[in-house]
Amino acid sequence: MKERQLLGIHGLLPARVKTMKEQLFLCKLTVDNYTTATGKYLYLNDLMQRNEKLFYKLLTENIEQLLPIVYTPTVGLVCQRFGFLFRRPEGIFLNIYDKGNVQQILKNWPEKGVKVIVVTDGERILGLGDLGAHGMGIPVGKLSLYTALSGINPKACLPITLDCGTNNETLLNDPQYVGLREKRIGGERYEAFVDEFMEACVEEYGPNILIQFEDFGSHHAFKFLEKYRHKYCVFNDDLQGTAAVVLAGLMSSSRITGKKLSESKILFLGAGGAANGIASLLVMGMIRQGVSKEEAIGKIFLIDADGLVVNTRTKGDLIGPKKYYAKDLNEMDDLNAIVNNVKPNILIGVSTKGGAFTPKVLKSMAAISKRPVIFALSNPTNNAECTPQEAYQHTEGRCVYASGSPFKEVEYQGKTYKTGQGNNCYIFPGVGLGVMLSQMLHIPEEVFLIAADTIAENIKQEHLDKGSVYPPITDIYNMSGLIAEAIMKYAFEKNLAGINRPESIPDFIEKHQYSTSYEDALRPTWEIPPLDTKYDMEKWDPPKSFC
Ligand SMILES: O=C([O-])CC(=O)C(=O)O
Ligand SMILES: [Mg+2]
Repeated sequence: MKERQLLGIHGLLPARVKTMKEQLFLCKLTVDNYTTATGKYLYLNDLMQRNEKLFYKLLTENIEQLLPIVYTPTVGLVCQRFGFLFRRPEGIFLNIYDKGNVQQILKNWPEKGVKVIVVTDGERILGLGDLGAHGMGIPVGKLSLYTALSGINPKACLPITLDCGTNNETLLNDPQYVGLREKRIGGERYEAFVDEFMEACVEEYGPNILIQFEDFGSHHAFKFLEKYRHKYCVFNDDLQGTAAVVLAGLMSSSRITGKKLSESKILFLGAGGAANGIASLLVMGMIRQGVSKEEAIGKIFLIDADGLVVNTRTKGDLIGPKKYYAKDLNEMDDLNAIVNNVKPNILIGVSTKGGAFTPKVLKSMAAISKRPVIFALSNPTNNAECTPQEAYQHTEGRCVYASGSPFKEVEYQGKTYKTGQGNNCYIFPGVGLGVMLSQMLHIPEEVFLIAADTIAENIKQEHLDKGSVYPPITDIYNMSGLIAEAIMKYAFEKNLAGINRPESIPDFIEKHQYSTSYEDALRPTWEIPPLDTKYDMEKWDPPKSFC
């Protein structure tokens, strides 16, 4: 009542003041009443705008049920229909004609204490391809998970879409398309625009601003990561986040198969960003187990649209990082023939080709090893290379399975399996929290090994017994705290932190996490120094240590 009077809204609401618990009950009832996933998404999106705390409380209390609505796979559907569904600003659209004015436009965002940005250019949205400006659903969804899965204050999160056109003809001809109606502008003009964007973010929010690249085309994903990783606080979720979650899943698979990663042969269907990102972290993981870099690379095989990546290709190219994994083998393009030739014990799908792991391929995997590992990681659900049901059925229930999108429980020969979701949502919220709170200026690759180790260490036998190589979704919030703690420790040890070491790292993390309680409405988030000076990156002297 006091709040209503202070805000001058007394009388605009009926007399009864409801508790959050009562409100949550109604919200849950309402969301359950919608019969379509998109309907549920729109209701939740509306709730987020209307009552942020209630939205996040509902989401965190029902994370297993609602994650597939605010995130993969429904978010993919929303992006595909974004032109119909767009209602109100939820992030910033910067189009290539804004070049020269990017910082000015960032100032239009009403929140000033931005700490984390997720940016896409919409060129490779999930496994759905180029959705141009309609990719905005992805940064919005990812950032809502930063809050729901690691407790970063939503006011600190800014979703951004760089609209440089689209090569998607269907969208270009769609009257409902809301982006720039022209072909993608690439080359130097595009890169200069992204450069300006990065500089503007630092100018506006300071050198610690954490920038997560999401769903760029794989060529640009690699290029920008290499270009910016030593200059800005940046990571690429599809390369590094996905890699970490796969490494974690493979480390726990070893507990089932009895085969170390460094003793494995790994075949990837797909040779784009995700495949190469995963492969390079797996190499680091294998080196830790005592093999040389060359040996580790020798255990990884890639297949692209033109077949197995081999040194003497007549069909297909060897451009980009996939060339490191090219083998001295004959050209082959049939997956089953490749499986029988290479004889991998781990098969990873990052191809966007739904159903590509056919019964024949799965049976071949089962003939090669006692416990074949099958990860069907392409998103959303329809793009999964095989379902858990198919995987168990065609491997006589012997496989270790994970998917990128969520699947319901499956039954095989009287046993119920709840397979794990090898999705980067296990990684990026905790990495973001740890990096942000320790005020690192750059994100070394070790951070992703730390995140993978933290997940792997927390997988219990009971999860493995149920068929999952990941902890349950309901544990992610706690996992994120543990990942953040491990990253902060690393940052202090390596003198990468921009703050003094707090007495207790877990208490420090907890103190800075978002609270969904109404009573905590006035709880400060964290101190944000006034940015009245311009940062000159050339002259910036990174703090060695304040410890
Ligand atoms: O968004 C997801 O579910 C995982 C991801 O980064 C992608 O598929 O691009
Ligand atoms: Mg992604």
